[in-house]
Amino acid sequence: MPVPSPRPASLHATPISALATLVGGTVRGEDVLVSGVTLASQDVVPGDLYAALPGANAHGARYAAAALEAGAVAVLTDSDGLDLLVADGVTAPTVVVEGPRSVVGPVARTLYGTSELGLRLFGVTGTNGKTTTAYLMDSALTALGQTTGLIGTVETRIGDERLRSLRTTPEATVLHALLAVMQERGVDSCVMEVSSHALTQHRVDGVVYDVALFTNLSQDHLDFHPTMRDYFLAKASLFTPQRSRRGIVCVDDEWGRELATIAGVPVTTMTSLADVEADWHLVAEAAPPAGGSDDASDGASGGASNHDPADFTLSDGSTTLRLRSALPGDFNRVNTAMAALALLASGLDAPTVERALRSDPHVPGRMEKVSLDPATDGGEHPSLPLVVVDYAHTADAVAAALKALRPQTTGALVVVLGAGGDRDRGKRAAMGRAAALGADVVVVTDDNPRSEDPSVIREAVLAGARDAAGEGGTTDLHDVDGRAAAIDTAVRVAHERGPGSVVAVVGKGHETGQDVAGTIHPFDDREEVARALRAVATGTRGSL
Ligand SMILES: CC(=O)N[C@H]1[C@@H](OP(=O)(O)OP(=O)(O)OC[C@H]2O[C@@H](n3ccc(=O)[nH]c3=O)[C@H](O)[C@@H]2O)O[C@H](CO)[C@@H](O)[C@@H]1O[C@H](C)C(=O)N[C@@H](C)C(=O)N[C@H](CCC(=O)O)C(=O)O
Ligand SMILES: Nc1ncnc2c1ncn2[C@@H]1O[C@H](COP(=O)(O)OP(=O)(O)OP(=O)(O)O)[C@@H](O)[C@H]1O
Ligand SMILES: N[C@H](CCC[C@H](N)C(=O)O)C(=O)O
Repeated sequence: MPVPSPRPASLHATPISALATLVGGTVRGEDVLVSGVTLASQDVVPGDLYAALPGANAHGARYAAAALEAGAVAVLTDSDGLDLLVADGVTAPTVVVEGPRSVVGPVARTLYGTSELGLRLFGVTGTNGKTTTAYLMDSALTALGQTTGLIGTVETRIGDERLRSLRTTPEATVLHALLAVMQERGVDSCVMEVSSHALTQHRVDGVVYDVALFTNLSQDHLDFHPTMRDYFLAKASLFTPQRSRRGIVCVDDEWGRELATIAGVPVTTMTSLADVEADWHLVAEAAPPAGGSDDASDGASGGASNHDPADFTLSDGSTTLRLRSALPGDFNRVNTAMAALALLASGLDAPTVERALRSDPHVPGRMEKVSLDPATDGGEHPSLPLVVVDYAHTADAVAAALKALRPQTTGALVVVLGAGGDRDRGKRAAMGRAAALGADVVVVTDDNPRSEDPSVIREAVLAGARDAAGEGGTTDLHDVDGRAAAIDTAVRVAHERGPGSVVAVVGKGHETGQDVAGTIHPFDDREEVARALRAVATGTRGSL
């Protein structure tokens, strides 16, 4: 898939003096016209303004010469950047402004003409559920005949054109260009994920969402945000008039409840909890009376009855929507309800929303069942374990995913997980703990180790799993070096535990590579699972 850097066909060439006035900066050198903007020297299009920003690794001014070589005609930077340009003998016309990252959005909006968007824009934030909710909405809008745009972790889509996503939320330069292209191609609605990094780093500046959604907040990214409160406040900034017109807030957690009270735009609240106040209540179909789930609040019990855990109602006391979650788990009912409320807020009526959400979305790597390749193996093998690949990479998500799979498990529930290197270290033990409390067998392995020693990461996850023993967590723990070997182990153990066993392979979901020391090795959990299933089916693969 190509990288998402399309530019609109219609350009708004603008003198840098006008941009300097817009952002409160000064011009050094002659006034020139620029027709685009980028902050990555590798992505320069001739005629661009290169925004040379200070960063954690380097100052972008270091790459200005390369950007000019590639066709940039002017530079936007701060006084430190200007010093670096002078030291490097770079004499190109330059706009100098302090805090240049914070002006890139308005500059991009001017150059790409995105101040008046002719499409409906939805922004989804929250620790977990952004991708899933965005796909549910995209699928519903498509079912209504709309041409849609999608921007998120898994991919970027403009109508039928698919582009690779480098990050969950692109930089402002890429975002405004994408929105302009979407307008040109007649996109009716765009749903995008808005990460806390993006909100902190001004990536969505200059964009006002018609509807902003907040799913939940739990520990993640504390390598980037100093505290949970900073993380929360980053998310909360989406619910201010500079960034959105109205919000839909899930108040199942305390952060959502606080957000509902401090939001600077009108918000509609939703809860799946009976004892929490909200505008809308999600009520799952009642579970059968006895012998079902051990958790009374969980409507997702197994067993034969007419009860279907996917069905639920969403009601504000006067209007009731009857909805169905296309994906398993309590949390996916919440994601579906959030999608429904966002569609209602955008002006669709209740019957239309119900109908639209009956579409069958495919959300890559989210509670995705993997079966043997039908071409090779002739379809389902009832004797093999059910294997689900999921993107749970926080303790909350691991707990939620395992809870969702428990009712489908009549044998052993086996989980394969690791934790990412160069990411929040505090979540590793918590993820191990959640795994040990939710599964019968825990296979700890590598996620994306990045620059870290994988065995050190595994040990942190295992330590959390071991600590859970005192609270009833499983002690059937395995430390397996290498993710493919871990998947083999899990599938084989589940097979040995007999029919009804389930394997959850979590953390990498849709990812197709594994980052080891900066090199991305091709790796797809779904392919590895299919291979492991085949091996078990034919009795050919390794042992514990
Ligand atoms: C912490 C973080 O998000 N950092 C991002 C930030 O880095 P930075 O400001 O420190 O930049 P830097 O690497 O020091 O480089 C300085 C400047 O030089 C430029 N440069 C650099 C090299 C070069 O050859 N040419 C060039 O022009 C860079 O574009 C940048 O403007 O700006 C860079 C340029 O866009 C991003 O690549 C970088 O993302 C890093 C790689 C990253 O991993 N980000 C992740 C954590 C992230 O953003 N994740 C969220 C999802 C979170 C979630 O799960 O919710 C996301 O939205 O994807
Ligand atoms: N509403 C939810 N509440 C709790 N956990 C959830 C919720 N939705 C999804 N999850 C879990 O979190 C994982 C990640 O979900 P999803 O990809 O939709 O979230 P995300 O916010 O986009 O994450 P990321 O930004 O890291 O991609 C899922 O695979 C699932 O295990
Ligand atoms: N957007 C998240 C994804 C984490 C996925 C997991 N596979 C990992 O590498 O930690 C991040 O960049 O932190």
